[in-house]
Amino acid sequence: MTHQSALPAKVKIVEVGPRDGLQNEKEALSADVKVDLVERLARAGFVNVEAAAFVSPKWVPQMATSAEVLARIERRPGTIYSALVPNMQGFEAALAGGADEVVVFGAASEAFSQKNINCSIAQSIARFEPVARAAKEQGLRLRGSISTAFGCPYQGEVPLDTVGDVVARMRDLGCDEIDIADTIGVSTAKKTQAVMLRAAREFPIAQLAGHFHDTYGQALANIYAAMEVGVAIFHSSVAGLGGCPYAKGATGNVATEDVLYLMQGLGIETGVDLDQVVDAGLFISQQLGRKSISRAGNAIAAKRAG
Ligand SMILES: CC(C)(COP(=O)([O-])OP(=O)([O-])OC[C@H]1O[C@@H](n2cnc3c(N)ncnc32)[C@H](O)[C@@H]1OP(=O)([O-])[O-])[C@@H](O)C(=O)NCCC(=O)NCCSC(=O)C[C@@](C)(O)CC(=O)[O-]
Repeated sequence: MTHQSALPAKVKIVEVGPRDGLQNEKEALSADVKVDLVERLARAGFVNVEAAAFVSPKWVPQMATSAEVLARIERRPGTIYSALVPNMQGFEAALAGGADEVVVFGAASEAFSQKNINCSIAQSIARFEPVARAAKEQGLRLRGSISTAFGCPYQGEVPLDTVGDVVARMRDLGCDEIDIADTIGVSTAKKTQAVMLRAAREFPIAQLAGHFHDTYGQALANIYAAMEVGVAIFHSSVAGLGGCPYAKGATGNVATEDVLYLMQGLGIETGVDLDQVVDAGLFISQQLGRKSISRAGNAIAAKRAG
């Protein structure tokens, strides 16, 4: 395997807790709490916070407050607020709500595409085409997200060339950034590098993002491995919140606090204040009535408490 071993000097962390993290919660959280969370995260220094999803409220009830959340957050200059949109109906809502970036989300597995967005991969790309055109016309950033790129809960193995094919289709839509997602957290370091390098044959590696769930405890190792081959954008979720409603047993994204602790130790710049993220993690965990899943977050909180 060919790979560059120098780690990046700087990475971009996209905070996805308010969307990916909260979409799977059973208890509905108020818009007030979500607004508070998004504002805390933006103040901590993230340049990109995924704050909303304009999807069917029948499919994902937790995201039903997205319009209210986007309307009410106090915008921090320099922060991009993103929203997931599966179709034009979602796009119109995201535009009206003032999203800076829209995220079309597909999959590298036919079975997952059907379960998650009720259509085939080809149909999803056809739905994304008008969204992509409209995003460009309106001057919004366009991101593409590819679920199950490392394995599918229904289909199992996902061929590398299928990932490459979906990356190429997202590229042709005009995506500014493409997320390679380990929806069910099954990847390990070597596989991560193989998938990222295959994706990079279709799209510049500097614009690829690693979106790792931590189901098997491999997310930090996967991030390190992805950095070794040149990936420098990662998604994470404060307090390790999350899971996908259409991937049974999938746990949350890698915890942001753990990623920031790793980057700090490696001397890699993120522009994000770890202490403020720990506070945001304690806040949302308290609102949810449970302990944070972040190991670093809990350790820092325990140390503070003496
Ligand atoms: C895509 C659809 C809408 C298709 O669902 P459908 O039922 O095929 O859609 P439809 O066009 O036939 O419409 C049916 C109903 O949905 C409504 N509808 C239609 N579109 C919208 C919209 N945009 N916003 C609000 N409502 C909408 C539409 O108005 C209609 O309402 P009704 O007439 O029955 O009252 C549905 O399957 C859906 O909403 N799925 C959501 C899936 C989802 O949000 N999954 C979680 C996010 S993806 C994820 O977490 C993975 C990721 C990104 O994190 C990466 C990773 O880790 O893998």
